[in-house]
Amino acid sequence: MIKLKNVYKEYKTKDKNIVALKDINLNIKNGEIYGIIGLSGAGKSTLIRTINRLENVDKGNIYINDIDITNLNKKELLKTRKKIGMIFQHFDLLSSKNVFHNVAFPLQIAKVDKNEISKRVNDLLELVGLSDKKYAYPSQLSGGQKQRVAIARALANKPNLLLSDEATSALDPETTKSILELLRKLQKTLNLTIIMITHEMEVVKRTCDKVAVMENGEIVEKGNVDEVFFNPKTDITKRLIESMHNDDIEELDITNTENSKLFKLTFIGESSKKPIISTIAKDFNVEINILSGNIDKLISTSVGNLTIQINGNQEEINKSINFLTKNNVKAEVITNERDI
Ligand SMILES: Nc1ncnc2c1ncn2[C@@H]1O[C@H](COP(=O)(O)OP(=O)(O)OP(=O)(O)O)[C@@H](O)[C@H]1O
Repeated sequence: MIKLKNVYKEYKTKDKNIVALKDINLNIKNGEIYGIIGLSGAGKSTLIRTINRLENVDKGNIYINDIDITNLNKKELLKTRKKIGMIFQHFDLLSSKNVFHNVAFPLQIAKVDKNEISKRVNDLLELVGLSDKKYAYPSQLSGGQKQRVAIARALANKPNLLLSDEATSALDPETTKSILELLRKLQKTLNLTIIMITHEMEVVKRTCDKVAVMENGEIVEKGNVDEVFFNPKTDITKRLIESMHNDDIEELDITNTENSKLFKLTFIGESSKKPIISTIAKDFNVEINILSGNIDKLISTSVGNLTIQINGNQEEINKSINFLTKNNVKAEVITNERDI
């Protein structure tokens, strides 16, 4: 279990002090894949770097399996760090060493026996699907292959925690997908805990069990990914979710009038499979236009969004909305500046 308690961190520069982390509280269970999302400058990198003490905190405590790492001496810190792997956006491989030696490097530093190094590197390369690139150099690899080498290297010392700092941000969507699938596979086979920071909700959606949303150095929202997708509470979370979809309702040039209202419907799990829209059209005196829709397939369930226009008198529209709510569909009126 990883526990951050009232963590505070300030960068002191010549002309000003920047508060990067304000009163951060976070509990991450063993075996979870925990996403930390936010826009640029929110404090994500600083936060993840405090967990292996690449950054020190000014106030607060960070516990890894009940040990407060903010108080460790150098020797104890090195021992703890060995059990934490880290991967980065730009892979950070050694260009003068081939794949085998990049992965072997942390084991050589840890003075592991030569035969053991050879066995472990070969096993790791097989695990990340790169056995055939053992003698290739980083310059001969694609971005996705480089990240696979970096992942193998991060796992060389058999860590139980993997920190991922925007590991897929430099990759195309297909390669991103395959790296995220690999991380989930590794989490299962090695029983890893993974903390991943990202600015893309797509990464959270595809990989994470839990998520914390950061803004201006604070965690403004956190919870199970399905709950956060179904019921985002803050504007920043809504914006991050909406940025995955391409449905800009403003562009549709439709306004709310007395007998016509725009709604955003959100469905979760089983309710997304029921023929709810056709039931409303049949049972109430309303007409429905479907304007846009999408379904996000999360790790635990699916969350769907539908933008619809309901035409009818106010009473019939209200009845339709009551029916939706009773069927666990969240319905929100979309207001438009030009509404009458
Ligand atoms: N070494 C540093 N010295 C001074 N200020 C820093 C330093 N590192 C980060 N900051 C500042 O701290 C704040 C948080 O930065 P951080 O890199 O943690 O955010 P982030 O969410 O990871 O953003 P990005 O995705 O752009 O890296 C920002 O205002 C940043 O300018």
